Amino acid sequence: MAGLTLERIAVGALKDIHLDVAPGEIVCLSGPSGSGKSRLLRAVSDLEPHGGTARLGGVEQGAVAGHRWRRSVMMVPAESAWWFDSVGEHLHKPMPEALEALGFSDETASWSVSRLSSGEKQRLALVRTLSREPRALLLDEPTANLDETTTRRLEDWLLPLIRKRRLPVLWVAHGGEQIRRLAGRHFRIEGARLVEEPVRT
Ligand SMILES: Nc1ncnc2c1ncn2[C@@H]1O[C@H](COP(=O)(O)OP(=O)(O)OP(=O)(O)O)[C@@H](O)[C@H]1O
Repeated sequence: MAGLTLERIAVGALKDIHLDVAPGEIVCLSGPSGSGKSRLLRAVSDLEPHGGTARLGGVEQGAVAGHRWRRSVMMVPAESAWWFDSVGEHLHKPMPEALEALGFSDETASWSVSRLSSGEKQRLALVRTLSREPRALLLDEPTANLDETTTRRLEDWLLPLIRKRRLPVLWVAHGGEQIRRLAGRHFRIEGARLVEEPVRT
């Protein structure tokens, strides 16, 4: 699997952002509300105009069509959009193990999207993304709507999968405890730049 590289990314207040995320590495991003965490992920997934570029392995963002880039470098936004009636229609392939690991069952695929709670949507958006076999992941507070037990359950499912598939991951997170559990490295947004914070003190 390839690493993800950010080169001179500029979006909103953020300027000249350089970052290398190795295959299988989770880099956590934090910062105050409105500091630009989501916009940075959107720039890396090429969903928003920006300066600089990103690379996945040797391939530069601008060298492939936007939709193809986003099929490889997949963002899971804090609030996911759903376009079909049922959950299963959004899955690229059946994901029975993932559904079970996250507390769902095969039956969940037949659920109507309209009945989903915000926490269910958040977990199922991740399953949907993983069903498309991305090569890098950009996660915008994927556990924001989850209680502690469900958060741990999601981490226990997702972390081994990230290691096994050797996915480079940018993960926006707030809690210090969670960052300690997950992160290979942690950067806090401060004004226009990223400041590296110690992960374990
Ligand atoms: N398309 C846009 N054009 C101009 N400004 C924008 C645009 N999208 C977002 N912003 C602004 O950019 C700033 C950063 O937004 P962003 O959503 O990245 O914040 P965030 O760090 O993810 O915040 P939160 O933790 O509250 O989700 C905010 O002030 C927001 O209003």
